[in-house]
Amino acid sequence: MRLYLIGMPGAGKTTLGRALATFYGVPFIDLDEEIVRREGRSVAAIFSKEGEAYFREREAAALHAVLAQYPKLVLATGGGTPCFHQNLDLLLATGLTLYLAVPVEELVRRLGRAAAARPLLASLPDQQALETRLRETLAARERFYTRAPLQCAAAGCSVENIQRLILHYQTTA
Ligand SMILES: Nc1ncnc2c1ncn2[C@@H]1O[C@H](COP(=O)(O)OP(=O)(O)OP(=O)(O)O)[C@@H](O)[C@H]1O
Ligand SMILES: O=C(O)C1=C[C@@H](O)[C@@H](O)[C@H](O)C1
Ligand SMILES: [Mg+2]
Repeated sequence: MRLYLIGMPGAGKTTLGRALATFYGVPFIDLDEEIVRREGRSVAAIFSKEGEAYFREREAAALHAVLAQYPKLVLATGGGTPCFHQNLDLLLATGLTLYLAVPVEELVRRLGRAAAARPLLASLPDQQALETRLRETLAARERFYTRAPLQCAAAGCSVENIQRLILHYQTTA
């Protein structure tokens, strides 16, 4: 199993990815955590000290390294991973990519105050501004996310549903 989860911040990539890796008996890797480990500092610190372009370079490098290291894995990508440096082509060519499509209203509910720790969502004055930022971000990213061969809508994003979706895909593809 080489499963890659993509989607917006708060879509559940880390939470579902961990559970799916346990189910399939393969390592779970969270790309943000991998970048933090390799760089020795937080995502927020990398963004604020070096800027986004540097982060995207390190993100692409970490993605290549992880994919080379693990023949089997479930990978939770960062929210922006598929949208930079041909990362999406690499994902599509090397494993099964699943887009967790969660509506913005639900993302706002889930992210709440935790948005402050996320560089691209930090320093927004209120929930309305967070919602606007998420809508703009999703509008720009949807053309990347929707290239995934597997897509799961919010209500269906349980571990069990995803297992069924994957099984159906594997038996019909
Ligand atoms: N299926 C779900 N139903 C309800 N809440 C969920 C679900 N999946 C995740 N959550 C909650 O939403 C929040 C965000 O989840 P998670 O950190 O897994 O998202 P993510 O896609 O990894 O986000 P990021 O891109 O910021 O790393 C967490 O508080 C988590 O408990
Ligand atoms: O949506 C994004 O662009 C990001 C999401 C996070 O997972 C981190 O990768 C970082 O904060 C950037
Ligand atoms: Mg995550």
